[in-house]
Amino acid sequence: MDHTFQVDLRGIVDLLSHHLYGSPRVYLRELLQNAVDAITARRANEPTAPAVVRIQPPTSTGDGTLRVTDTGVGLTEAQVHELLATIGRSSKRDELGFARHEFLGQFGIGLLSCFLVADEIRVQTRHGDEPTVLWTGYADGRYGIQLAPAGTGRAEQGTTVTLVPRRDADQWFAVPTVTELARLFGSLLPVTVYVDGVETTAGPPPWAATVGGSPAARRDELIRYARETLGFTPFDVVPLSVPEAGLTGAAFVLPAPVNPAARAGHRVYLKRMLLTEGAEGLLPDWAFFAQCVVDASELRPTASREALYEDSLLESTREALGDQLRAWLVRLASTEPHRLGEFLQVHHLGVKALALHDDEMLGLVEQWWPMETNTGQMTLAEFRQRHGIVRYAATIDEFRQLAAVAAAQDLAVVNGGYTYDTEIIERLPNVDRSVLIERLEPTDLTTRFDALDPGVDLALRPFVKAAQQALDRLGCEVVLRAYDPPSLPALYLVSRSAAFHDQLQATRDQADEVWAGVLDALASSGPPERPQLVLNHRNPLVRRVTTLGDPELVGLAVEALYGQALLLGYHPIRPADAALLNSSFLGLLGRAVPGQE
Ligand SMILES: Nc1ncnc2c1ncn2[C@@H]1O[C@H](COP(=O)(O)OP(=O)(O)OP(=O)(O)O)[C@@H](O)[C@H]1O
Repeated sequence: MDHTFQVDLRGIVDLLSHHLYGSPRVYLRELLQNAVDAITARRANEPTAPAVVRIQPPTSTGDGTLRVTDTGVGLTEAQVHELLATIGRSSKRDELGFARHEFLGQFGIGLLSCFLVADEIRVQTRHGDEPTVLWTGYADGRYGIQLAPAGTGRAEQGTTVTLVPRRDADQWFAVPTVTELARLFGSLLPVTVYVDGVETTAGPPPWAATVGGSPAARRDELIRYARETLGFTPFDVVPLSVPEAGLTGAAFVLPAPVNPAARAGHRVYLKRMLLTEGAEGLLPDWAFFAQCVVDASELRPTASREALYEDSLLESTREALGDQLRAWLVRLASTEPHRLGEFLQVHHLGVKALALHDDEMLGLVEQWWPMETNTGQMTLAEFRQRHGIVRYAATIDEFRQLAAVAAAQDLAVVNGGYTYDTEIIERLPNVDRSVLIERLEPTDLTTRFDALDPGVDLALRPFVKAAQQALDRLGCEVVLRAYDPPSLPALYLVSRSAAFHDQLQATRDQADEVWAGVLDALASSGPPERPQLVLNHRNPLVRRVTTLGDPELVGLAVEALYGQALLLGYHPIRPADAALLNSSFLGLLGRAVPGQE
């Protein structure tokens, strides 16, 4: 024989309060939602019927209860039996179980949320000229239905829901709380809501087409709205519209940089009822510089009504909104470039991240983002125009080593060391084949250094040999060349493979046996090029050093030039380097200070 499931209402309420809803405050939202749906149902047949919801907190009912009265369609006795006595039954779904488009509710559980704050719910309702029906439900699952005794029926069509507060839930019924919740959830609803006689609804949303005025006036209105509701004055406002999602609204461009990973959520209304102040997934990740306020009729809520349901419509909406923000950026570039510059100053990281995948954004960065170069700040577009090829250093350290020397050689170099900059430069030729780029490494400079005159070179061989001896134990090769600027005595140049080898060595010194073996194998894959100390024969001091007769002084001077070149190029100082800097400094000082012990 068949049996019917039994439902333990206390268990269900516990489930709702602890696992579905984030806070008991949703009770007021559910009551408002039912009232609005009932009014919508009535006005479908009676377009001029009143659309009013009155909320009376305990202070005005005088009997400790809260009452919500609507001018909606009401329920017949049969409907009360069918709808209020069955959990999960809703009048807002069609025969196939799909949510009916015109209503906010759909699940048939909303009324139960009142048990989060009440022990008892009373519904007094009248449909058309039918008798008034009274339904009383208790948190333990009992309920009763009766017709209102003669003479006590409702004067008007509609419904009054009365909550008898639970003892520990008083705070949810205080006038300020109820007013705040009514404003929060319902300020944009298309009905008039009063709490304790005070209207809490504020008409249509400020971005709605029905709000008149010039575009500039509407923009001012939206900026005022952002200040009041979101707490900031936006950099700009972008109107949003996605007809397939029934979505309208505005994106407010944040006036200050934000951490892309910790972005604020969006304020989302569904059919003008607040869904959440912190929706995620409404915009693509890259658009973290904007915070939206939108109202949509077709996007779906999750059952808790506190988040958007992730489906294909949300996905296509996200794309469409992304396109609208992208179009705003492109428009700003062509009509208000200085504003775009200001925007980039604030949000360049996000835009650059986007430029790694998006051609239009790449163009934007190329045209408008000033980069550091050794000939001053300029955009990549300007750099190309002036210098043709985009030469760049891939790290900040490489740029520091290169900048001065390259400038003296008339070589313009971009610092590609900041976040995303090298990737952005390297993506340029993929989008425009006419762009030439070249990564410059410090060792590339040696090809631009002049060899010495053969006679001079020969004469200075003994000096180079002595210098080499002084630096042998540091694994560095000494070279003598002539280059600009003459003010620079020496350059320490490390090739990429040598830098890698140095890192490997440092790691190996700290690694345990197993890893040390692996690192050894890697290191032995090829002999590294040795770093070079390139002394500049055009530098007067270096010239004088080359003519010194005292081998000890030559050693000290070369060591000091080595140390200075390390510091100048921001190279890491190993313990052996530090010891050498120390001893050469003291040695030179000892020579410089006259007198006997
Ligand atoms: N104020 C009201 N006026 C008329 N009918 C109401 C009212 N409140 C509730 N009802 C009826 O009771 C049913 C159940 O309401 P409930 O709030 O539990 O679910 P729902 O609104 O259908 O869906 P959801 O769970 O999404 O809120 C509704 O479908 C509606 O038919």
